[in-house]
Amino acid sequence: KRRTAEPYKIKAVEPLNMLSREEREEALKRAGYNTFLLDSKDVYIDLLTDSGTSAMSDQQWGALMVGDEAYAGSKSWYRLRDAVQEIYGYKYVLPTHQGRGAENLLSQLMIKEGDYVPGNMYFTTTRTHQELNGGTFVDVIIDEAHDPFAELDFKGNIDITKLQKLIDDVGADRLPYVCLAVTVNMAGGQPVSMANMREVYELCQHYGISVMYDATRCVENAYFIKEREDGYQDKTIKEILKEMFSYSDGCTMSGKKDALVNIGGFLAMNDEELYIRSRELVVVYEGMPTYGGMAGRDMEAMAQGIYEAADDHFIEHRIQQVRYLGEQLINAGVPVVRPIGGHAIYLDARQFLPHLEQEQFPAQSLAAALYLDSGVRGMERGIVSAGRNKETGKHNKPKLELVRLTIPRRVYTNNHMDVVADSVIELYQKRDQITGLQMDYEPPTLRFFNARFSPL
Ligand SMILES: CC1=C(O)/C(=C\N=C(/Cc2ccccc2)C(=O)O)C(COP(=O)(O)O)=CN1
Repeated sequence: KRRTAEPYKIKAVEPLNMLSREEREEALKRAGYNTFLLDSKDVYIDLLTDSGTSAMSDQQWGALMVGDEAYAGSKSWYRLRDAVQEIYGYKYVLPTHQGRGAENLLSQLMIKEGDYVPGNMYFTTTRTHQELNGGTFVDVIIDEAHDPFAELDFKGNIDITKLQKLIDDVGADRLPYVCLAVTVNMAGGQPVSMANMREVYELCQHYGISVMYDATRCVENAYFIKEREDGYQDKTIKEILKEMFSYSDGCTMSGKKDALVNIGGFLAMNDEELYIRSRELVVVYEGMPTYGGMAGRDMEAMAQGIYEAADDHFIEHRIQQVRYLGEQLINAGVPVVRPIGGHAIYLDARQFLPHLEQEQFPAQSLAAALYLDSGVRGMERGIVSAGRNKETGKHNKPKLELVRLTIPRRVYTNNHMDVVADSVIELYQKRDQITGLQMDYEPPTLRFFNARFSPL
């Protein structure tokens, strides 16, 4: 099979800073051994997140110059609306400054005190907005999603039995909508099958329950359907996306991922009454229904990015690059979440560092050790991110104690992936030398952003 390359060439470059080990040690101490607190200038290969870190195309940069900054009725707004209608298929669109802007609007519009919001595993901001509006998140993902080594094609699927049980237990009128994330970030970027989306939608329509997608990484999801689900091999990504969204009533979207922009998002829906109510609310939180927290130039860039992200060549390379890194680690025996997800490699810090108790923060320790070794920045997705139980005040102790190596879109080459792989593999070979951490400062909420640690 002939080897392939990026479906783009480089037009501008951003020189990278290369610190010495001593300089990295200093930077790490200044950051309290928390990779979130590292300064970008001190990071060599930044795999903290794929959110807002994509490279824009020359078409997107060019679109900035024609942004229409009219306060109302902006030309750029119509371009964004048309892009969403064409690629996502929804009737109505509300622009927002980013994904959680849309989550705020949706949660306020649809959730009332005492409601339950079932979903395929939680995401921090999504669940927070649901809870702020009196809702209780209920995890209805299949059991295997919580097992880092269960190899399934569609590990993000909803367990229909769990969803049916919740409907029977609390009644359909207490379920304003099902929040179906495509892909599932916290399970390791795992996709949902088209069959499961169809089945969830049919069940919910029967009970009059809406289905709202978290479409943040929907293009990765579409690629996995094309690759793994019968009947989709010959479909284009655009065709698969259209069918995916036909099994929902609307979506929240973080443009910072699959719309290839550094800021932006939207809330979309088919129900006119919900649209009219959301149009009033967007004025309170995001601006006008025709700019929603973005400048005209941002809407132009996002419209163009929506089309580019749905390109078959773009997403094939994106997925293959994540796989290229993951396979090197798997071949070296490094414990990573399987199957390899759509946007990141998740190191299993518990298997990587079995000599550390979870209270010694294995994932945080591994992320710090990785940065010290090579200047590569990952994100802790374990006990620190899980926070404390509101009632007992004790640490929530998640089964998944992971370090996420998140690959930005169109930014790094496979040579960078090789540098990351070499560093992780060498750490794995010396893993018994990695010590745990103690938490010296714990902020009252969302501690993973600002907590500070020191080596035990
Ligand atoms: C599935 C999903 C997401 O992954 C997502 C954002 N992800 C992020 C950014 C993030 C947010 C909070 C804590 C740490 C990192 C990611 O690093 O993974 C949002 C919010 O979108 P937003 O950032 O545009 O507000 C909604 N759904």
